[in-house]
This record gives sequence, structure tokens and C-alpha cells, in this order.
Amino acid sequence: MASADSGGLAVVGLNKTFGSLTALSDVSFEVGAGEIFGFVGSNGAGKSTTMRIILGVLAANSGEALFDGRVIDADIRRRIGYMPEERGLYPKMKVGDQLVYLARLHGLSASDAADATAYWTQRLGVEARIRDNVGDLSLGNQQRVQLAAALVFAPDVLVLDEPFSGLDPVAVDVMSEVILEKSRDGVPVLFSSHQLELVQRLCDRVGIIAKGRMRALGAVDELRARGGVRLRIDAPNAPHGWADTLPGVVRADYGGETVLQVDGSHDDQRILTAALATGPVHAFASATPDLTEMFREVVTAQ
Ligand SMILES: Nc1ncnc2c1ncn2[C@@H]1O[C@H](COP(=O)(O)OP(=O)(O)OP(=O)(O)O)[C@@H](O)[C@H]1O
Repeated sequence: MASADSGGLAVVGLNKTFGSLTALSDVSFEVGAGEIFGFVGSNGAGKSTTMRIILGVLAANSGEALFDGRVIDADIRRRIGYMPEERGLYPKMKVGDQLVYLARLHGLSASDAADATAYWTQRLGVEARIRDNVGDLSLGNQQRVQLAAALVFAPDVLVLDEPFSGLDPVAVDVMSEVILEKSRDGVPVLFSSHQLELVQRLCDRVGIIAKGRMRALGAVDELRARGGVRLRIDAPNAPHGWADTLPGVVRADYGGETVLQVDGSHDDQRILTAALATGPVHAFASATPDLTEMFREVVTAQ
């Protein structure tokens, strides 16, 4: 993993309150240069608040955000491509004019701004709408323009708040490709999402935040391995609670099939024997949890 000190982004010990509400408690993580970091958590967990603090839209009570080892100031902020949750484009301004304006604001010459606008609108499939007002576009196309706005000045960092929400599958693919490409260019990419299969597929590392606290942090595979083994047992006659007292069973979910979270002391043959004692067993398999299962466990384990 690249260090957050060389071209990486880091937040260190962020605390934020809104009146009596604690929105963030000691949140820290790093996104190395070229790394894609997925920020996941339930609604209201603190993802947007963290991103707003990175961008200086909100001030933290304590803690800091760093890029390349330096506290993020106005100069560094100009190098961050940000897609805010509350989408910040002017609805009555034309797509092309707006992108050129933003590129110029970030220091591009008039001709470079025009070239970058042409490139990104084409890449994101909105080149036909370049002369339309942003407000006249569908929400998905507005989002594509919003991503173009974050990219048009060749940012050194990307901070994207739910970039995939509301996109059609083709746009999801384009957005994924762009994120991967920027990371290959060495840009640290931080994005939030509730689409955990996408996060699992795209991200080098993830952070799971719940009620303002970072509950799990690491590479997706590492977190999945840390989550231990799951046994999936299809024993349709087994009564609820049948596996609760078996050694090595840490947690049991009894749905259509039984899913057991087990630790190193479990004996799968003993568990299989116990399952067979309840009646027929149609399936018995072990697997590591996916990110969605990890997420559920982390978020409900409070
Ligand atoms: N300006 C504000 N004033 C008061 N409370 C706020 C403000 N902004 C955020 N909050 C609260 O802080 C907490 C964290 O909110 P935040 O928007 O960061 O969550 P989130 O993880 O981005 O959620 P979502 O997935 O729903 O977008 C929530 O309880 C929210 O209501």
C-alpha cells in the first residue's frame, strides 16, 4: 500500500458534534496514492460529514485532514475533485459553460478548459447535452455532469459522495472505469456508497463507519478473512436455535437456511452430525462472508 504521506489522503482523529449529536468520534483512515477507498455505513453514519470536513465545507471540532502529509488548506483543496451529496451545479447554466467555468476556476487556460470539457462530456456520454441547461437533464445525466465537474481540472485527489446512486448500469460501468483509471494515474480516490458489491469489486480498502465511529478498516479480503468462516446448512426440519450451544459457534442466523459464524474451535463434522440429528441435510458448505454480510454484522454488533 502506498503511504498517505506521499500523494495520499489521510484523516486523523476527526471529532464533530452538531449540538448534542456526536456525528464523528475519533475517525481516522488513510487513502494512499493510487488507492481506491470505499467508505460505507448506514444512513446518518457520518460519511458525508467526514467528506465535508476534508473539503473544508464543515469545520471539525478536532482532528485534521491531510494530503501528501500536509494539512489541507485552500490551495490543496483546489486540487481535490469533489462530488458533493447535495450536487452543487447551477441548474440554469449550460453544461459546457459550467464545466469550462469550473476548469478555469481551477487554473486551466481557456483552450485547455475547452479541451477537458469536450473530453469528459464525451467520456461520460453527455456530449450531446453540452448546450442544454443542467436543470433540464435527467438526474442520472446531471450526475454524469457532476462527475465531469469533479474531473475536468485533472484533480490530484477524488472525493466522491455516493457517485453511483441513481445511475443506470451503463453509467455505473463508466463511473467504475473512470475511478479505476484515475487510481491507476496515482490519484487517491475516496468514495461512499451503499452498493456494497460495487465497493467490494472496486476498492482496495474499505472503512465501515457506524454512528460516527470507524468499526472496521482494511483490505476487503482481509476484512472478509477476519470475519471468520461461515457454514451454510440447509436442514429444513431443524428447529430455531438448534446450533446455539455447539462448540465454536459464535453467531447463528436461522432463515431459510442456517448460517453459522464459527471460530477456530468448531468441529464441522460435529456440527454436521447435529444437523443430521434434526432430519435431512440438503447442503452443508463453508465460505468467507462477503462485504454485505460483514457490514450487517459490524453495524448490528453495537
Ligand atoms: N448540518 C447539520 N446539522 C445537524 N446535524 C447534521 C448536519 N449534518 C449532518 N448531521 C447529522 O450528522 C449525522 C451524520 O450525517 P451524515 O450526513 O454525515 O451521514 P451519512 O453517513 O453521509 O448518511 P447517508 O448515507 O444517509 O448520506 C446524522 O445524524 C445527521 O443527521
